[in-house]
Amino acid sequence: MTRLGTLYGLGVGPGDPELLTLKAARILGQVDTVFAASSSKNDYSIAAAIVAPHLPATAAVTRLPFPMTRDDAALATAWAANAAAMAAVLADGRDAAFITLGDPLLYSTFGYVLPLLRALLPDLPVVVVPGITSFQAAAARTGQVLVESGENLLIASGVDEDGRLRRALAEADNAVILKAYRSFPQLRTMLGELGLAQGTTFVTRLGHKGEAVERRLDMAPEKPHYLSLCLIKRGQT
Ligand SMILES: C[C@@]1(CC(=O)O)C2=NC(=C\c3[nH]c(c(CCC(=O)O)c3CC(=O)O)Cc3[nH]c(c(CC(=O)O)c3CCC(=O)O)/C=C3\N/C(=C\2)[C@@H](CCC(=O)O)[C@]3(C)CC(=O)O)/[C@H]1CCC(=O)O
Ligand SMILES: C[S@@+](CC[C@H](N)C(=O)[O-])C[C@H]1O[C@@H](n2cnc3c(N)ncnc32)[C@H](O)[C@@H]1O
Repeated sequence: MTRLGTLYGLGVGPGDPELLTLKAARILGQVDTVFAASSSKNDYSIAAAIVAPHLPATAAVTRLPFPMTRDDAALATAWAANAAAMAAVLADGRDAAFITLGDPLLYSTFGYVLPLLRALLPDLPVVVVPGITSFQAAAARTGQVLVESGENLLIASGVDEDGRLRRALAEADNAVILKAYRSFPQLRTMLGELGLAQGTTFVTRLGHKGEAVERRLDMAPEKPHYLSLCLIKRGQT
């Protein structure tokens, strides 16, 4: 029986190719195949663009289309097809890297294909290489202390439809809100009502064309780009 290849889940950081780990860069140079998740709504992989300077000239990136929708049936179909495409390579004994924006275990497509692959290939060797998350890089960019001493840090999604985010923010010392693009006007109003507007920094497209940091929440765009987040520190006036 052919030995299974190894699957590497590689975090590539939020944008700046220098924020890739040495380990991820080394593995990119060694694997047989590089898979990149990309939105099936466009023809582009952000993660593939980030790793481009680190890829050997001969390496090709295979894009796996993810629908980027909340339609469960469409998601299940795409995840199954993508897992099958990866399994075919790994079952043939070839090593493969799955590259993903930021960290592969934080709001990541990798988190959806991994259990499917484990079901298809129970003995699959998997190595996950952490990536610098968007909010860590945003804190570094703005020089903001995320959390200290006995404080807690909430990591939340701005895609919130049942009031859970408001309740969590009311309790949190500090917070980061990813996916801040969606319903941003409502998010902005809520942060104002909770007394958190002054302590919020809006960061968009970090490490990409169009990068911007906005310390005044009222100056942030009504319809931000998908790559937007908020850093929130309680007690700022
Ligand atoms: C439904 C929706 C809401 C939501 O975020 O929950 C959603 N993505 C939306 C939009 C969107 N996403 C992306 C763009 C292109 C931006 C551009 O290109 O400029 C756009 C904008 C667009 O398409 O218009 C790119 C992207 N998305 C993820 C990564 C990281 C990665 O690779 O893993 C990358 C970088 C990939 C790369 O490297 O290129 C990851 C995730 N996105 C998911 C869902 C989950 C997987 C769903 C699946 O399996 O299909 C997951 C894992 C998050 C999770 O589940 O936590 C929302 C629908 C619109 C809406 O309703 O508002
Ligand atoms: C699907 S999550 C991916 C998170 C990623 N795995 C990480 O470790 O940061 C996408 C969200 O991450 C944030 N994000 C990712 N890259 C970003 C960037 N370069 N600039 C600003 N926000 C970013 C945004 O909030 C975006 O909506």
